[in-house]
Amino acid sequence: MMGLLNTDSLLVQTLFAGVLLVFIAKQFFGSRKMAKLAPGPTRWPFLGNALQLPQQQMWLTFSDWAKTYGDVIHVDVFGQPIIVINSAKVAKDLLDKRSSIYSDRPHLVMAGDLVGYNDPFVLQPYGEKWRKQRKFVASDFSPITIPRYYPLQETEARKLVRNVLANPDSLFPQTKLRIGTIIIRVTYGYYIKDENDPFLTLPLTAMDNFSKASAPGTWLVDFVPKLKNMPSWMPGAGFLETAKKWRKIVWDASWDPYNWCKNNLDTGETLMPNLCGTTIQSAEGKLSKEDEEQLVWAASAIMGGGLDTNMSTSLSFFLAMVLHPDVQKKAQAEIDAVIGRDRLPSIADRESLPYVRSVITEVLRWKPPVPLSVPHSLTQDDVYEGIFLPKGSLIMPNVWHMLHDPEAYPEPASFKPGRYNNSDAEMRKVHDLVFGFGRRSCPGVHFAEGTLFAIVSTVLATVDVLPALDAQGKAIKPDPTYSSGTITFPDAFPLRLKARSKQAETLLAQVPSAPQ
Ligand code: HEM
Repeated sequence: MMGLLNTDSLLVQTLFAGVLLVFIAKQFFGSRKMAKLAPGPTRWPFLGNALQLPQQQMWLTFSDWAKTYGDVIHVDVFGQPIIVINSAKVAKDLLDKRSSIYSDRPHLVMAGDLVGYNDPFVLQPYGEKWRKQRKFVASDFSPITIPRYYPLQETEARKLVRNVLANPDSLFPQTKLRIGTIIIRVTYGYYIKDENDPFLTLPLTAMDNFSKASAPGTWLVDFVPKLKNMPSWMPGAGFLETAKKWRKIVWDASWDPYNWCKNNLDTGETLMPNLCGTTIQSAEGKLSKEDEEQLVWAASAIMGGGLDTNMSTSLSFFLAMVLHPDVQKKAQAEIDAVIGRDRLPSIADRESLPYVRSVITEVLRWKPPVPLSVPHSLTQDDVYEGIFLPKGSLIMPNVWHMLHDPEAYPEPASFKPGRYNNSDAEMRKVHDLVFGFGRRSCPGVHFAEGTLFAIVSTVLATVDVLPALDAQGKAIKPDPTYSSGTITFPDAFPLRLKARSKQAETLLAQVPSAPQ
């Protein structure tokens, strides 16, 4: 009995030790090393997949690759792992549910360290400064606070329609001017005078430079970071001079309007409320130097986050209306039935116009303005359904692919607002993808939705959007071709606007001319 017991306990101990070892091994190595990298195209030594990445509309190539490699694809560019996610479920499982490790941004040497674009919080690493900036913005653009900006959004939407009605060729510059005016006004309390106003042109130049500074594969220093310390007189150091010039533009574009806002608070010239003015006033002179700096960068992120995205969506809406007169008629009929023709719609009418809301959602699905979203960065090794995701990977959600999945959206290339059956829950699924993920999701979403509704409903209530006519009087059908950047725009297209009635023209003419 004793012997048996001894033998038994030895056996039990050995078994227990074995199980423990396997458990420890699994904890430390198993889940990681036993998991495999996600599938992806064959990688070359050193280059990885650099030569396979297209320069144009990468989301379409990634979407094509999904047929071969599936929902999660591992791509390597000079040793930098990139995880492309082609499924809404996977994107949510990782970026929403595991957001504590998926909320960093990639580190860009040229655009970030040298030019300074990692100060505004769109590119800020996930940490204290990001948190502070996000808090400033979240409180000023919350669903409770934004109705105070409705009159401004509605007025600018009406000015947009009135001016494009007078000159249809001005569609692109007018859209930029009116949306830029809204953003600068709510951020600094400054009302843009015209398209040459430096408070508009400086941030626009800064945004253009950002595209150049962050263009993948353009700057050697992004691959060899030590080059940033080379003396500026050395041959090949021209990028340092460029970075210095661009840095000054970022600085002036961010600090000049802030200082204007602060210096004019007492004179009453600063239009209230606005993000910077309200924050300065509520601090009652106690805003620390550090907080002031974070407020300046938070404010400058608003322009970067809010201008091109809204502009792209508004232009896609005009394009969709030229191409789909049947949809336009149906949306106009809804407005006529609910609002009538004696007044213009306001943002407060949103609830009662579900088909108009569906048109906006369909524009966002049909041509998502940020097709690959903004990349996140993974801060520690992770494993998802047997796939190993290395620390430092760039995470690219292919939102375009998710919104063109024929299982979720039959005939995805067609423009069909009726597919949502006026259901807000269905529409929300689209917005949830278009405006990003987890802790980095767009803090301007509610404000953006207000601006879009103001523009779309004003257009539909007052004008017919029609194709331009050629010399023979034949309608020109525009080609819906798009640019390739992080934020994609329709290429210039001609159109015509025709007032729906004399009454509509009169209502548009009544727009207040004084800044709001
Ligand atoms: C149609 C309009 C808009 C679209 C489609 C859009 C989309 C996005 C997307 C996809 C992101 C990245 C989310 C992620 O990383 O997961 C983002 C971030 C951001 N957006 Fe928007 N946005 C729009 C309008 C706005 C507006 C009006 C503002 C400002 C009021 C704004 C401010 C920002 C900021 C500051 C960030 C950075 C957030 C962070 O890194 O924590 N956006 N937006």
